[in-house]
Amino acid sequence: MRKTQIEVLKQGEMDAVFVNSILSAIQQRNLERAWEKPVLDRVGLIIEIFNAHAYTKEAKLQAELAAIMYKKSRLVRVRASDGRYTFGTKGEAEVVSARGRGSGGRGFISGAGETELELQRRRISERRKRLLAEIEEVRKTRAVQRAGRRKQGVLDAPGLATVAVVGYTNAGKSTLVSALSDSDLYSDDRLFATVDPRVRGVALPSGRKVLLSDTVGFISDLPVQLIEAFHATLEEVAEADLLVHVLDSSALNLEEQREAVLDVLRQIGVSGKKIEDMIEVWNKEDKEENQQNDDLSGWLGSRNGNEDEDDQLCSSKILTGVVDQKIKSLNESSMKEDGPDTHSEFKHITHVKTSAVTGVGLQELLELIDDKLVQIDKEQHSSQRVLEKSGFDRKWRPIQAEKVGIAVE
Ligand SMILES: Nc1nc2c(ncn2[C@@H]2O[C@H](COP(=O)(O)OP(=O)(O)OP(=O)(O)O)[C@@H](O)[C@H]2O)c(=O)[nH]1
Ligand SMILES: [Mg+2]
Repeated sequence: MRKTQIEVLKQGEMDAVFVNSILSAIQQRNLERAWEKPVLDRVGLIIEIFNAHAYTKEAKLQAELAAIMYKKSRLVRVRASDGRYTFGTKGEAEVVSARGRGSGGRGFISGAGETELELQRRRISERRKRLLAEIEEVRKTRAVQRAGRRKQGVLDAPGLATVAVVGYTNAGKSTLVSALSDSDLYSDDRLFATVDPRVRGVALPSGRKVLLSDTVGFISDLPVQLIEAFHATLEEVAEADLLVHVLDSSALNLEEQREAVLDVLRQIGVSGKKIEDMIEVWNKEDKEENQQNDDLSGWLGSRNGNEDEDDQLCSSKILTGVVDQKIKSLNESSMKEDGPDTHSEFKHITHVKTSAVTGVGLQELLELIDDKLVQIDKEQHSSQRVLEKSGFDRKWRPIQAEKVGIAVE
């Protein structure tokens, strides 16, 4: 870190210091020493929040995997003030475990055994393996459930399609899914209120039933550890028939949020066609346009990418792992002032303005989902027909030797 700015909110009550950049393990250790408080960088904070909001077994497994992978990357030895190498957050002296004594190192006498660092690394690797195996089980169960839903769809023609509601964290996804499905999903004005995908049945204006799936919120530069750990959950999104992208139209860094979501979708393997077919929902239209966005999500997104020039530091009170404190950026001047509709490049995207709170635009959104699914069905049928036709052709035509690379004498 070169230049740093520190904003300390309610220092007396502060349990941890949050730094909005990705710190190296050494930087983190030095700051913890200087401030005598745990320091969380961007990745650590996000993992902390995921952990706090994980209620189902699946979400807990995924959050733990992300946490241990993060912990592994933080395992360092540093030289303490007395010149000795120390280890651990409080700087405990390095210890030697019984494992490997006599067999490790170079011979019996010089065998250093296993250092605390190695021991921790081994424990993490073992735990990681177990977690991955358990997550794989979850993934399989999800695949079976999805197949079951599809099968049910075939029986209940015209089909039980899945519509995944995606978007930046705090955009209003859960509120929207609740409003559309007359059910109550947990929503809150905090980051990552939802970390488990929840599926709700909704009847469209045509009478067709679909499954709406509320998903985990995305964020700029979603840490790789989280994408990997939450693969099973994110698979729901990649496998959905249609995506509905919810945007908080009052967010000042709206373009950045949109891009961050598109980036994550690409990273998890969503096809370009599915992204093109996506419906955009410009939510929170009841809120005053371009109002100051004091959400932590906005702050995180807006500062993103400036770490080199001006590492932004701020603090947050962490209560039982949940960030309840809103953090304000020192300067939000770089925020865009335009609303979503002023960006001509996105004008071609099917969109609807909604308020999940007042209900404005919800009927229109359901109609759009209906229309899009009809369009997708048609496209699928026609590509199916093309496939069947080409299958028929292949059946009856003799193989042309030159096409399959057979040498002809
Ligand atoms: N004014 C207004 N507030 C909304 C609207 N939709 C959602 N909110 C509020 O925005 C906050 C976040 O809503 P959530 O539904 O939890 O957002 P989310 O996208 O599910 O968030 P994560 O699960 O954290 O990704 C809550 O305080 C909601 O009450 C809206 O249309 N208008
Ligand atoms: Mg949610």
